[in-house]
Amino acid sequence: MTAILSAEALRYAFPGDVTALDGLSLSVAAGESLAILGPNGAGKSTLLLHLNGSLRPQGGQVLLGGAPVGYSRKALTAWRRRVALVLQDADDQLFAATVFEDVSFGPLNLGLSAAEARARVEEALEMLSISDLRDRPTHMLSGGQKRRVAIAGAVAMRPEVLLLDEPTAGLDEAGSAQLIALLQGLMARGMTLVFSTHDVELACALASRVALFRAGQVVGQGAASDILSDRAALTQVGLAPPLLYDLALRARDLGLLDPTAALPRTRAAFEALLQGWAKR
Ligand SMILES: Nc1ncnc2c1ncn2[C@@H]1O[C@H](COP(=O)(O)OP(=O)(O)OP(=O)(O)O)[C@@H](O)[C@H]1O
Repeated sequence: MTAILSAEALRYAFPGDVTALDGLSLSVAAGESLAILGPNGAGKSTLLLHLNGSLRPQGGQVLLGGAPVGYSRKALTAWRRRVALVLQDADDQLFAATVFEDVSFGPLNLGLSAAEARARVEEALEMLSISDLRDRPTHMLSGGQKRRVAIAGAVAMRPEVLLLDEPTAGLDEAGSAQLIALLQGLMARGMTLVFSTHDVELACALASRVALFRAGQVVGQGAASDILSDRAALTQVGLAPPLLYDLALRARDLGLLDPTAALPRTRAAFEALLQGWAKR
């Protein structure tokens, strides 16, 4: 595995001696979609803030493309061009008057020509399906629209890695489904994603790999299909398998499903299983 971004033995405590990262190590491979999965307070947001240099570790180090990162202004600017972070609350991220201006901010700051910046903005708006919102005031958008504008602003930088903190938090079912489809589209274009969540269904829909977090440490990691169907591993972080896996595991326990058969990850795959059982 070629690590594009990695954390080695990171330690970080907030004032008051609140340990957020407790010797945490993790690598991100190019082209993968990594879910940082764990309960509230496990250290997920703190890790993401370290992965784009917004926080500096008190112990350990972050490596980008295999080399330790620097924290000078110049080094941080170069780093954030390659690794973009989308915050959980879009209101913390959006500040320009209109959607177009907001998404333009990053590309213009890169020193690109107006024409090149515009092309990148158009592309990002298109990728997030918000071209029609381009002239709208950012403060008059819905939560889901704001989230997409914030992601477009990050995508317009053409980063190598996109970090997303709880990308579907606060969205309704339709808004979540739409955002998941858009993020799947970014993955299909080869974007490397790292996202934090406590939602096993989101991890199931979007992750190729999952790292389980608890108390500032990684307590398990592996292919999404392995981790998300591992009841014991999920239980140690207070979670249970996603619904489809849970039902399929139950079917396996009842002898309905061959123990070596792959578990269904989508509704369509589960439906195919049901059709097979109906024919028996
Ligand atoms: N600004 C802060 N000041 C003090 N303590 C903080 C601060 N931010 C986070 N913490 C603490 O650090 C620990 C890790 O928090 P973090 O936000 O990284 O967890 P998380 O896994 O992202 O949680 P959530 O799912 O609730 O967003 C928690 O104990 C939290 O209370």
